[in-house]
Amino acid sequence: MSFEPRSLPVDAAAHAALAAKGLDYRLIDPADHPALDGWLDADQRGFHHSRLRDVVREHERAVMGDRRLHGVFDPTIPEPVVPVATVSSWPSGLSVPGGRSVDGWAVSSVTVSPTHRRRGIARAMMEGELATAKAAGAAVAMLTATEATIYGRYGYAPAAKAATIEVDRRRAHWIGPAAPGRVHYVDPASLREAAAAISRRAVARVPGEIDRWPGTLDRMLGLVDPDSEGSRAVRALRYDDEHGQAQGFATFRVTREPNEPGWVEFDVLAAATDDAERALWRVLVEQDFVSGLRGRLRSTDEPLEWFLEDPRAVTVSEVFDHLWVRIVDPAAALGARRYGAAGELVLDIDDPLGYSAGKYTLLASADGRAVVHVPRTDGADSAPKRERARARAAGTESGGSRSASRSASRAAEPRSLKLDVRDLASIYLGGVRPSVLARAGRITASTQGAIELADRMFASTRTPHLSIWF
Ligand SMILES: CC(=O)SCCNC(=O)CCNC(=O)[C@H](O)C(C)(C)COP(=O)(O)OP(=O)(O)OC[C@H]1O[C@@H](n2cnc3c(N)ncnc32)[C@H](O)[C@@H]1OP(=O)(O)O
Repeated sequence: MSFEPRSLPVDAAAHAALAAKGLDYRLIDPADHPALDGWLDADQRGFHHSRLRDVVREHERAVMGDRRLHGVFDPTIPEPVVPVATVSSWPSGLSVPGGRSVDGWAVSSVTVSPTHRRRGIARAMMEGELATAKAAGAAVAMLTATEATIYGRYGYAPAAKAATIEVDRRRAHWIGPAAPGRVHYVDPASLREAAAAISRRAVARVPGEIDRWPGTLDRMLGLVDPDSEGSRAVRALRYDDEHGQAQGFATFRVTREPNEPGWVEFDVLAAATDDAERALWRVLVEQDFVSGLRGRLRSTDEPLEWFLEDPRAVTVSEVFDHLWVRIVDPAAALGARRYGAAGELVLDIDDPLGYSAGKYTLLASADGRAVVHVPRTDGADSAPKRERARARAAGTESGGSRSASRSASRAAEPRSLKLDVRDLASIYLGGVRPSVLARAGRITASTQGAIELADRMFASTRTPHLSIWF
């Protein structure tokens, strides 16, 4: 999605809601450094971070210059240049099953000063962001959350989990196959270009990952504040395949007390191939003079334990909801991913905020492609002729199999589900089976067999996962 983040006006409803409270909701011009610095200071304070050092402020100015920044200003406070609330957003791809990407709207930096909390400021900003996401042409909005109780009311729901993985070095005896290429230590700065190219390919392989921006790669490589203690500790590994092509990288640091073995704390393992993933894991876990390795924001479905003789060397903990998704355009969102099985499914979506409400017919062919019938707003039945729909389900448009055609045409009525927009977000990437949400009493089948079909259709080959905060 090509989009200039400040080309859309401030959302009028959010502006009016905040103006009624005596507050001014406006966009920050990143070229206006005093305004941008006030916004950055409010954002830091809102997340209980320290004041920015100059070198980090420079970095933040550059990163935020590419985003849409809103501040809420209270003219009655002693330092009115510092907003009492902040939010940032930008268009970004979100990886979906089938190695594809959907147009997303990333939302971050949501803070409200404790002096102005619980007056509806966050609600105005969040509703404004949804309207802007829709106006920008995004199919989904997405965020990572400090607390799991904030965003459900706006239609967001957990869509991809992350976990902490620890490996006990003494038990980590490698039995996995060797990779054909080699892993090298490299200067983190030398990875700047390769990291962007590798990350693009690594992100595309995993549903739930979002596009990386240059600033986040610089952070991973310790280049933002290179003289700081944390940055100087960063070590970088690169995997080159048997043809000498860079296919993966990892960064880590070893923390240790004097005369004690250390702990490998690793931040990033980005692999464009399975070989790269395996080779990097091996070097990370096979270090000497360390007690173990800890990786945060890892997948709940890592292959690691299958590489080791003793799978109990690996402990998975702190599993948590990490990526939150909000579907703002069901037809575009559902049409962007690939499906695990052919079928025709009617999704009767409830959405209190209106964006996604209605009955959508999802027609997936045997090759995983789908077309989505959008409900008409005039109430007339604009459903495609059943024959055409069946042809689509059979993959005629995309080369699907005849058996899919026969099974689709056997169905007398399409199978149908009732679900809330949040449940749609949770099943969207394949992170939870619809049958689990049915058992939880959240999704109901209007037609027999609908849940089972939804389980098969929404399945993802790869477990969704997001490995960064944003
Ligand atoms: C994507 C991100 O950036 S995640 C980061 C979120 N920000 C933080 O954690 C920083 C610290 N917290 C804050 O700055 C604020 O407390 C915020 C942003 C979470 C909430 O701001 P407020 O302006 O106080 O929220 P607001 O008054 O608009 O409340 C809206 C609704 O959310 C609820 N709510 C607000 N904060 C919370 C919370 N922390 N936990 C649960 N519910 C909350 C309110 O009760 C209200 O509910 P209702 O409208 O359904 O009755």
